[in-house]
Amino acid sequence: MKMHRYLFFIFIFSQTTIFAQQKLPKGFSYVKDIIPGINVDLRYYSSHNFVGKKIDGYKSPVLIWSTAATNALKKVEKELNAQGMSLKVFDAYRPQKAVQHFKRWALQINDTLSKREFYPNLDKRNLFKLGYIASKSGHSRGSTIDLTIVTLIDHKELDMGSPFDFFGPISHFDTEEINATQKKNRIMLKSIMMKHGFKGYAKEWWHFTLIHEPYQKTYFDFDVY
Ligand SMILES: C[C@@H](N)C(=O)N[C@H](C)C(=O)O
Ligand SMILES: [Zn+2]
Repeated sequence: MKMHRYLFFIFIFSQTTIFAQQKLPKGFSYVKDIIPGINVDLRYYSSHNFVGKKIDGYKSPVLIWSTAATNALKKVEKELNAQGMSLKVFDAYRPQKAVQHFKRWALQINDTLSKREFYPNLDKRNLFKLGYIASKSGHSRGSTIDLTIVTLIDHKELDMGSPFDFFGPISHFDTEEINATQKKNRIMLKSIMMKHGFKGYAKEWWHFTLIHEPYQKTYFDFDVY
């Protein structure tokens, strides 16, 4: 009898788990299904981001991305693993409603909750103009990603000279404000991404887009869950 009850709960739990994930649009995948070992810290699902609050459209801490880009990233992860390193992703597919949230936030000048950590030297109204946030983002096309490298053993981030989403010249790939090790780490990340078909972004060392992205003109808005 007890066993039956146990099996019943296992069945209910597994069904709930299945129903908690959506059927993704064609050409999209859950990244963890393809790259199980990848590290994820989905910042816009949390309040640890430049807005200081959870962002619209991020309904669960799962990473969704185009299958084409994910397959290319799998090769990056494999190569890094062989060298005792791994990838850590901060954002991948981003619904357009999240971008709308960023836009509304940028106009609320009295809300400076996360200014000190993410944009201490800039006026938030200029973040779009300066290219740190896009109103039509590659992330919403499903093949752009924000990521860094961590050690395989203890998941420690390599020193890139500035943290993810720190908006300012020190995050520009070519800045002279960083030391030789930080420069070497940025070059390692960019080189391995380029080798597998991605291009970087001059103003943010962590931001990459698949060159042959499958959806070049479509800005998706389905939720992340
Ligand atoms: C907001 C930041 N993580 C980012 O992704 N910026 C680029 C420019 C974008 O919004 O596409
Ligand atoms: Zn980005």
